Amino acid sequence: MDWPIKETLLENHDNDASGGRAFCGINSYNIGRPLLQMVHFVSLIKYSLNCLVANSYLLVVPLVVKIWIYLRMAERLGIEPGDKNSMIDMVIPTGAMGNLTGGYMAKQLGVPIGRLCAGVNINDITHRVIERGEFHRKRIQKTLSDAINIEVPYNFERIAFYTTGCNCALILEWMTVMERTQQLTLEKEWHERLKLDFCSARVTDDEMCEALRRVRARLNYIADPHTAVAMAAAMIIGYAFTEVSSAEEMMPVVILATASPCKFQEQMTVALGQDEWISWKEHHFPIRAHKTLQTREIEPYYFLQTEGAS
Ligand SMILES: N[C@@H](CCOP(=O)(O)O)C(=O)O
Repeated sequence: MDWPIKETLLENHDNDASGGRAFCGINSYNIGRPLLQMVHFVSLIKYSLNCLVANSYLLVVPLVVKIWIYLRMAERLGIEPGDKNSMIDMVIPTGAMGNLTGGYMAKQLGVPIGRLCAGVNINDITHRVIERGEFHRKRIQKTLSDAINIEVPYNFERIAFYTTGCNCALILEWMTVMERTQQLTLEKEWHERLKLDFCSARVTDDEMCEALRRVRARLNYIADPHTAVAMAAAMIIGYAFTEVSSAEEMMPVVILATASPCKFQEQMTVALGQDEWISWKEHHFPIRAHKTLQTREIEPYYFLQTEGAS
């Protein structure tokens, strides 16, 4: 029953110029395997019991990932796990708010996460609701970080649920207003409550490309466009690359990488140039994704709309 875990752990990274860094090895009993097993079985149980609101179980993964990230950071920074005086902030590439919600759930469970910061592109409804309390639908615009082009993030409902102390009646009222008018403006009280836990920044394509180049030059790390949105957002919010002389001066922040450059040939080429893309593809392209590239594409199916059918 745990074949997906074995599949995940068996990935061969020998050709990967990252130096063979995988999530964890098949035989290693580090946190990776039990963690994946836990997520997998919890998902299976929830799925088979069919006792959850549609697709809520998908949030189990983002939730557990945030707990894992916190524990890894605490370990690296020498923080006592659970120490409320050493909060860790997170900047998250944000589209449908799934990862943001996972982070919020972890925080609700008591994980000492400080600010949850959403990095969004110019499709910025998440930024507008966090900064101004305006959850107003706007027409989508094309960007280079296109899988986070979201008009209305469906997970906002879940964030609002926790922000209001699980006030089902109020959330139903809000979502009804949203459905009817495509606009929901939060009252001052609720907006202020939201701002206690969240912050955000809106990032243009130019800023995203600039962040990608900067991180490449500074850290020798090649991010995907979504992660680069979060990196640019982090800089806008005020997290900077600076040398610190003591732990007290540190402002620990995690920037989540949620995608892979392998999905973004065109965008990576725009940001870094053709040579850089070719070099990345040669040395870092994930092996399994490579196999997908070589697989024959399935012919499209065509559907005809019958007149009068809805
Ligand atoms: N899944 C995205 C990341 C952001 O999505 P969200 O639903 O967690 O806001 C990606 O492909 O990078």
